[in-house]
Amino acid sequence: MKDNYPISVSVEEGIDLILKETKIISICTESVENLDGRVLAKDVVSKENIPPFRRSPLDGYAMRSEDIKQASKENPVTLKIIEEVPAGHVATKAISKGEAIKILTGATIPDSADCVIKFEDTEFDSEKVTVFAPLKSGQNVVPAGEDVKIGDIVVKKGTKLTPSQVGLLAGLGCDKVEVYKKPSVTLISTGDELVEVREELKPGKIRNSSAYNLNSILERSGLNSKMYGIVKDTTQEIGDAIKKAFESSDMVITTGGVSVGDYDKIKDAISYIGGKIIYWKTKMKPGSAFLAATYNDKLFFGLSGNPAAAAVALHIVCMPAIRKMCGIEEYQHKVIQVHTLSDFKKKSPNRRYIPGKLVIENGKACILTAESQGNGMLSPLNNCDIIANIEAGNTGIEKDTLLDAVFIFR
Ligand SMILES: Nc1nc2c(c(=O)[nH]1)N[C@H]1C(S)=C(S)[C@@H](COP(=O)(O)OP(=O)(O)OC[C@H]3O[C@@H](n4cnc5c(N)ncnc54)[C@H](O)[C@@H]3O)O[C@H]1N2
Ligand code: MOO
Repeated sequence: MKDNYPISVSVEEGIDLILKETKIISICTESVENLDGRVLAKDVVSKENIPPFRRSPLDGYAMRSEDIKQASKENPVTLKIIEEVPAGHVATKAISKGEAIKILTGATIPDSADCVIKFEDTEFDSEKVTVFAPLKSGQNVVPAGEDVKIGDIVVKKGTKLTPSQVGLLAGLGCDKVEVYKKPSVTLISTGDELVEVREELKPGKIRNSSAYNLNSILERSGLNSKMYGIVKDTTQEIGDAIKKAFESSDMVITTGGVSVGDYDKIKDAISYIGGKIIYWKTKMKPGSAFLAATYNDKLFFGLSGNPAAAAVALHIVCMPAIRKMCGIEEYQHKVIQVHTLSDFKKKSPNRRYIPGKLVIENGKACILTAESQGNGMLSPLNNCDIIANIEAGNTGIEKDTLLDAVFIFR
């Protein structure tokens, strides 16, 4: 029977096909202490000014600029200190002609003053202050709402919150905030050759490293990720494991068994449990061995057994959908251009992805890559923050070639 799903699609087509099937997770409320990295589900509009009042940025004296407009070294002006206002307090008296108020950093500037002079620029004792130069009206006055004004959209819906945004929300008194729930994901490792971390390594066996790498990527990407463990290469065992994992997860990801070998059972397992295949295989290297499907409207990804291929496919093909699922508005890749720092002589019949580190060399954004790259190797991914790509059909590139790259872990 002819397969009725697309096979071997371009990266862009693959991303689009998956995005069409991607649904955003529901909303919950989170306390301000736990907001870092969470995705805002509603615009936050400020009901308050930050700062709430006109405040002094210095320790000094608040006064009327008009009283000191003739002040100079030769003709200093002396003002009477009528009160002292520390931070957290407000003046009880109004400044009249020839008067000043001693003010401390962060204190409210009284309405009767329109400028503040720092104490180093004056001569003073407890009763009077002498000024040697004029100040402009508004000088050293921090206006109310300098940071945030009433009615400002402080953070937009769909933003993955940064530390400073968490600080701003706290400054506005938002103790509970509506965010999207973290999607949950279960990782299933398939392969008769696999053994777990603490098991003995017998001949022909290999330790399950890939699940730990992918689990860390998913946790960093804002999901609640868990590892199911190793499942043997049979359609039924894999299918049952996927079905069970979906009972407690919004998304399931498997590794291995997704190429063309006799033991590549993932496609069969998806059909066995009644899932719907979105497509099989992406035109890319590494990571071509790939299956996208849905089960009860939830996303399923079958990643390559090769650890680097699995990680690259997860970052490049799955991450836009994962970001959308998390509620992130800007879920598409952010692309930058980087120069290569070495020749790359391999041919690229399909689009080739190369992980690397963004570095600046002679003022140019460059990609620093590991010398040897292999689909089964995890070490070239160490310290990577970008993945560059070489277009299909390329027969090799020279040092200083400009390539498109996408940020990972953003
Ligand atoms: N005749 C063909 N053979 C292969 C093709 C092809 O087109 N024709 N594609 C190759 C490519 S490319 C890849 S990638 C692999 C992908 O195959 P699978 O996704 O089915 O992966 P496996 O065969 O199960 O495993 C590949 C490799 O990775 C090791 N592995 C698997 N799981 C883990 C894990 N959790 N931790 C660490 N290492 C793991 C596994 O032992 C294998 O060495 O197929 C090619 N073959
Ligand atoms: O399909 Mo493999 O995943 O290209 O390296």
